[in-house]
Amino acid sequence: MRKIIVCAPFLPSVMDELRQHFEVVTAPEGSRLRREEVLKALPGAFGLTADGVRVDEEMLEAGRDLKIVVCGGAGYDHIDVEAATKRGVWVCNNPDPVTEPTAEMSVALMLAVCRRVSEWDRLVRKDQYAYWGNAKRMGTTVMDMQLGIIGMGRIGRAVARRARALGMTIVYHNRHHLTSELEEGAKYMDLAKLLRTSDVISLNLPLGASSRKLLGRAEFELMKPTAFVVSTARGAVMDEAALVEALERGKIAGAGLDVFEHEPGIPKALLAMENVVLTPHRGGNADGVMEASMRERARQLMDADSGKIPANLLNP
Ligand SMILES: O=CC(=O)O
Repeated sequence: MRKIIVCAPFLPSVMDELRQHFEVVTAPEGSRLRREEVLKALPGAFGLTADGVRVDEEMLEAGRDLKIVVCGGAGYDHIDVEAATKRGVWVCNNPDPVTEPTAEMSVALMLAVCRRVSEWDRLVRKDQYAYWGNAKRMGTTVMDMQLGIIGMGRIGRAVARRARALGMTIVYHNRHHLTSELEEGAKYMDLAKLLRTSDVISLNLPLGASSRKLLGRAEFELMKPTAFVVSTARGAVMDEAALVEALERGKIAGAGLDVFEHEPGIPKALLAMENVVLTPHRGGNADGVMEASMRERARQLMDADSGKIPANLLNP
């Protein structure tokens, strides 16, 4: 039996299935292996599930026998895919279970911040309707607004489908133009024009060298003072300090954020802002999604073990 390392244990039923095929190194339920523990277990390992560990040169060097690294979710910015490819290690992500839930969270954050859902909720609990009639605090309907989606991959397109049903006009920016059947009724726009003209800007792109701090001070300057920014991507796609400053100075109207630059840390200033809705990186993680993702990762490992090309291979 080949050895695999499961950094954060899967559900018991999935672990049982894996143990029928592999010698499994993992952590006690409810915990996860620390980096040093993973490094120690890597020699001789065939597979690794990279949950909460950075797979870099040091890991790959320790894992000289690795054939496959799998990660849950869509984003794989914690894995050095180029280094893995050089060493002939397969890297797989798992976008299928998280695509629709993440898009839904983008829309949930958009509606929550535009219609001030969290803010109203806090007021109802505190204040028992005392705010009725305060016209400045009514919130903004998204109907007829322009939504600018940055990153028109699977998740961005799933956001576009939902936004269309809300009566929004949709534009997108992406590394490349899409064919019209993939555009979901959206129109391509260059980034500066999208930022200048959109009422809501949704970040749905992966984090990589070209997208790190894509939105900084200059970009927030371009936005309308009435614009909202929503992100379920990665915190580092925005310069978080510049975002805080833009919110503090009223350069934009509000933000809905599921992701942060230094999770689980959230800038204190954001916690104090009423026009910001915050969720703890739950975009892709609705009930049942984790189980589906664990089963898919187990399938990828077992396929690789039996010599099949696993699904969602990033570096074929
Ligand atoms: O963060 C979640 C994902 O990358 O799917």
